[in-house]
Amino acid sequence: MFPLRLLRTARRVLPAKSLSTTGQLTDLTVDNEGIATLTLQRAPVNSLNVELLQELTTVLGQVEKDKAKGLVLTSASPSVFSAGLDITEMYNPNVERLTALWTSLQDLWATLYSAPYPTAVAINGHAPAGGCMMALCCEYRTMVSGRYTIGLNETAVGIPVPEWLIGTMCKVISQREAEVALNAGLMFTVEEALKVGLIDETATDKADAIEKSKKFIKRFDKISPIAHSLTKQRFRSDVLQPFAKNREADLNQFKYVVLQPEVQELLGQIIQKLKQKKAAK
Ligand SMILES: CC/C=C\C/C=C\C/C=C\CC/C=C/CC(=O)SCCNC(=O)CCNC(=O)[C@H](O)C(C)(C)COP(=O)(O)OP(=O)(O)OC[C@H]1O[C@@H](n2cnc3c(N)ncnc32)[C@H](O)[C@@H]1OP(=O)(O)O
Repeated sequence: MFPLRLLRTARRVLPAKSLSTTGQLTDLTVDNEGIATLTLQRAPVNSLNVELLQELTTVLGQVEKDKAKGLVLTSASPSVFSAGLDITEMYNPNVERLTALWTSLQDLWATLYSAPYPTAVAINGHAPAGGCMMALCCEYRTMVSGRYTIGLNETAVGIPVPEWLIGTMCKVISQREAEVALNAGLMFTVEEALKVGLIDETATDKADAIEKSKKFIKRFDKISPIAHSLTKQRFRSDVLQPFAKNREADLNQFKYVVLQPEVQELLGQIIQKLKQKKAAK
């Protein structure tokens, strides 16, 4: 049984910045209405390595402990929300580190997906794979208009999408749209994402996206935290419960898949392509 995470007392409205912390890879600020903004700041593209994944989970724990009114997730990059898992962590990996990578990703997903406070994301750039995963965990998605893409392209990088991530996607867009996109690793433009419901609204820029995200959080001002958190977790329990039972098998499958020679070859080609792209800029 997935442990229920309830906010048992009212959320506090804290003075501006009273919870603010700046880790190496993230920045957390709290405004004077008690809304926390967590900014990814692992340059250049917020790729998720073990350290960033662990720091994010720790900071989310802090947001919960300090009873912020809600959370807005965003990125410090001008064009990338997050490039997903750090591909270099999966290429020719040290197996202990690969285990830590997947375990940390599982922890982040479970913590963000079951967060007892309202969550929104201001997607201010590209959001492939793990970037899309973080956005899907939030209750509301605003994306800055532009030539950005969002989606779960795991199959395109040789990685099968785990059941818990399929379940997360199917809670947001229709199963049909999800199946077509995930089987082929398709990415959505901002307009396409809006049309299928992968994002809730577009924004003109990051400030607008954050403002819209905060407006969503304020919808809960008059809602009891226990009523909100329990209802949210009931909606999500059919994805959370099986995940909690299958964590070990999920980890073993991930390691098995990533260590396959053909997946290693594909990851090597992707790293090479990214390098060539940069050289051509
Ligand atoms: C049952 C379980 C079994 C199996 C389960 C397996 C998997 C589970 C699946 C899902 C769970 C969630 C996790 C999913 C896996 C992933 O996340 S895989 C990562 C997929 N990501 C991508 O394919 C994105 C690749 N990057 C890009 O497309 C572009 O970089 C991007 C559009 C994001 C930005 O473009 P741009 O602004 O032009 O920047 P550059 O391309 O020039 O890149 C700048 C530098 O950043 C480096 N880089 C880019 N992406 C990554 C990355 N993902 N990891 C590491 N490094 C990256 C790039 O090489 C440049 O580096 P340099 O400056 O040259 O050193």
